[in-house]
Amino acid sequence: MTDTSQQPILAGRNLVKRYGRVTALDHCDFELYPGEILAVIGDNGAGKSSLIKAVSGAVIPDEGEVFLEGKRVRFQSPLDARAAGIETVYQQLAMSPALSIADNMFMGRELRKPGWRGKWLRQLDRAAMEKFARDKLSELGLMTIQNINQAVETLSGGQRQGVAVARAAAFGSKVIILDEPTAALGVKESRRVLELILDVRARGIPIVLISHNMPHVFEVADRIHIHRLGKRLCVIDPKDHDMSDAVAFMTGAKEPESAAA
Ligand SMILES: Nc1ncnc2c1ncn2[C@@H]1O[C@H](COP(=O)(O)OP(=O)(O)OP(=O)(O)O)[C@@H](O)[C@H]1O
Repeated sequence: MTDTSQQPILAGRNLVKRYGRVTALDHCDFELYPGEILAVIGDNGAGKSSLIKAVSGAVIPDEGEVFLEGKRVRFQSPLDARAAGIETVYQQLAMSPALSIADNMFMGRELRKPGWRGKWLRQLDRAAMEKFARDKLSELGLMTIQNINQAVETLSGGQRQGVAVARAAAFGSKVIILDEPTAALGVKESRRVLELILDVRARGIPIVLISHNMPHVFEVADRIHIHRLGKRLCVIDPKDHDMSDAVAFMTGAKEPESAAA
């Protein structure tokens, strides 16, 4: 499915990130290709989060380069990365529980009323925001959420992830990064989120999926980036390897054949 002859949409080269004496990223490379779901797996502390943070502006790497659509980027903050089209959905979602679904979708980019009311009085165009939120959620098949004005704190974990992913998909993102999206969810909710991930890919948006859940990874990923000791050990095709191989590579119990590296 993934065409690796294309230019990567997001890439990291030789990334290094040190925290004191800990080297979280040790000359790490990374590539995400158009239209794919790339899973990033690795043992605890292997440096997966550090990698994702380095390519999404949440940390500034000590060394190395990040490229978006082939152009070197130097994100100083997650806002820079977001403005460039990289949306990251963390497990601890950046949402305001007391606000409605619609408000949460627009956080920081609210629509103002047209004309002087919006420009000078800063009045929000609630009707337009609600319509947009409703349209986006239904496009992604998330209309099990009945009321767009419902507070996010009344939603289930899966629905919250859904709103966060819909938000990311709604604002013309080029890349969506999901950090452990199913970790806190039950079986049914996880299923919905996995379907949503596939829907987002079907809409042409590539996804980076960090997960410890091997069945989920093997179910949806086109390629699997295996991270060990701060760097990419290899990338495998889930069709060529099974879960026990992946775990063995991850933990060092087995070495990948060099062809896959
Ligand atoms: N802010 C920080 N300050 C100090 N050390 C850090 C910091 N963030 C990460 N580290 C260290 O860097 C290493 C890599 O951590 P990172 O969170 O990137 O790994 P991970 O693969 O995402 O782990 P997990 O699967 O447990 O979330 C670890 O040794 C961690 O303790």
